[in-house]
Amino acid sequence: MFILTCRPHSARGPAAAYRLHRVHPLGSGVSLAPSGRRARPRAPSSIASPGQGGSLRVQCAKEGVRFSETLDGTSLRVGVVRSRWNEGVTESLLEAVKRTLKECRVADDNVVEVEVPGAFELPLAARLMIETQRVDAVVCLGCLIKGETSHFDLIADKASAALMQLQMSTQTPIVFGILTCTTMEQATARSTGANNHGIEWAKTAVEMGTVKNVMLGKWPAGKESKKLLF
Ligand SMILES: Nc1c(NC[C@H](O)[C@H](O)[C@H](O)CO)[nH]c(=O)[nH]c1=O
Ligand SMILES: CC(=O)[C@@H](O)COP(=O)(O)O
Repeated sequence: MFILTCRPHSARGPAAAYRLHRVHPLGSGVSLAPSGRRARPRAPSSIASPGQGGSLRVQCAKEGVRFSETLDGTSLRVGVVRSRWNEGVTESLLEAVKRTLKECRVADDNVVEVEVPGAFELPLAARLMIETQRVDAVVCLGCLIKGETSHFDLIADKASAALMQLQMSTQTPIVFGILTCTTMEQATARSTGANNHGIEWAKTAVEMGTVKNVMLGKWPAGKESKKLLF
C-alpha cells in the first residue's frame, strides 16, 4: 500500500513545484522514485557508532531542510507576529523573515505585522490576524530562554500546542518561529547570519501558503501536479 504526500520540487514553477509522490507507509527510507523505481534509502541524520569503552556514541548531524529555489509568494499575504521578550533576538528574526519574504516575491503591502509582549501572547494574536487580515499564512516569532523557574516549559508547551491547534482548526498555515534555548548564545547563533532561522521560517510560510491555496482549489495547480492532484 502506498500513501500520497506533497513535497517541493526544485527547478519548476511555483504551483508546479508541488507534486505528489508515492511513499511506502513504512517510512521515507523505502520510497519510490517518480519513475516507479525503488529509491536508495537516505542516510540517517543520527548515526550510532561504537565509542570508547564499548558504549554507544550517538552523533547528531543536523540535516535541516531544503526549499525549492522557485518559491513564489507573488499572490500571498503573510502575517508576522513578533513577541518582544528577548527583543534583540526577535528583531533579528523579524528582519530575516521580511528580507526572505521579499526575496520570495511577497509584496511589502501583503506583509502584515503585529507585536505582542511575550511568546505566551502569540497564539491569540495569530488567531486575530487570521480572523481580521485575510492572510494565507502566519509566522509567529518568539524567543524563550530557560530561566530558574518552570515558565520555559509551560510557555513552550502551551504556545506550541495552541499554535498547532489554531492551524488545524483554521486551515491557515502557522509557522512555529519560537526559539526555545537554554542560553542567549544559542539564541544568538540561531538568529544571526546564514543560520538565522527566520530565513527558513519565511520560506515555510510561502511554501505552506501555496500548498494550502493549491490544495483548496484557490489556485489552479501546475500542469504536472494538476494531473496528480485533481
Ligand atoms: N520568559 C519569557 C517570556 N515570558 C513572558 C510570557 O510570554 C508572557 O508574556 C507573560 O507571562 C504574560 O502573559 N516570554 C518569552 O517570549 N520569552 C521568555 O523567555
Ligand atoms: C512568565 C515568565 O516568563 C516570567 O514571569 C518568569 O519569571 P522568572 O524567570 O522570574 O521565573
